[in-house]
Amino acid sequence: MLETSHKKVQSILYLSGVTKSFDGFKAINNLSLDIAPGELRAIIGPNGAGKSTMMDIITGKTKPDEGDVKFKDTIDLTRHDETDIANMGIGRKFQKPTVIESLTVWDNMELALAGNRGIFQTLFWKLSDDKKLRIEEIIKQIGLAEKTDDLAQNLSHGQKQWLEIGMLLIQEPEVLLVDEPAGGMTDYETMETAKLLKEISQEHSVIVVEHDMDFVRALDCKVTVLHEGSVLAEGTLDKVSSDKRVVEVYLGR
Ligand SMILES: Nc1ncnc2c1ncn2[C@@H]1O[C@H](COP(=O)(O)OP(=O)(O)OP(=O)(O)O)[C@@H](O)[C@H]1O
Repeated sequence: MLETSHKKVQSILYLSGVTKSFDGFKAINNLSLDIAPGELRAIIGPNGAGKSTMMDIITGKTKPDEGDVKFKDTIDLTRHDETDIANMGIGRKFQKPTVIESLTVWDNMELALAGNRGIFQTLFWKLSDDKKLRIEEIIKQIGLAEKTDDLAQNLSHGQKQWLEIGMLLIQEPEVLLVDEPAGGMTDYETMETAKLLKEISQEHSVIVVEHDMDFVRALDCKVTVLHEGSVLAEGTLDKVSSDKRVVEVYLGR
């Protein structure tokens, strides 16, 4: 029956028994993680817990020594490289914004949409009305409608982070991995970012690594605490915050 070929995806990302050592040190140690389609998940944990390495494994930057890393239940991500994985719809936003400062907000978006077309092709590439509309919608969603024609260099740090999120969104990823977006933001920007990511998670799965607990609280989502490369606790922020082991290794510090 049709149902089998269109079976509902259970896990957008599924990691099981994942291990990665660097010079004999297990940065990731028997890690398991299950993210549902459309889920917003926060990942917290002390420095060196393995958060970045986990993101590197999902995006194909680092190959695990052991374990399963699956996208949409069946796609084995360990068999694909970084470019393939990005093209499959797993987008990553690093901590430092990488927008092009000398271009306007609009041009940065257009360039992101052009993706890996070469510069020459991009110059002669005409945007369809649909795409223009989509860029406009996203610029509005990231709160930069009034800054559309401003150079990126004139944006605040927070606005640059939003632009970069927009540049990922225009590529229509299924999963967004976001690394410490609140770092260096004002309180207002931090809360706006939480709102934006919550909104985005209505249409995409979003995984956010963050240290700022006010921000994590505002995300109001399931939290995974990593410690020494494995999951130490998982649940609501209230639940993990009352876990003695979490307080001991992280929150109490
Ligand atoms: N390429 C590498 N070579 C050697 N050791 C590495 C490498 N990448 C990560 N590590 C080590 O693995 C451990 C986990 O690092 P990782 O950066 O994943 O932690 P993290 O939770 O992201 O920390 P932070 O919160 O400080 O960003 C650390 O002890 C780190 O020194």
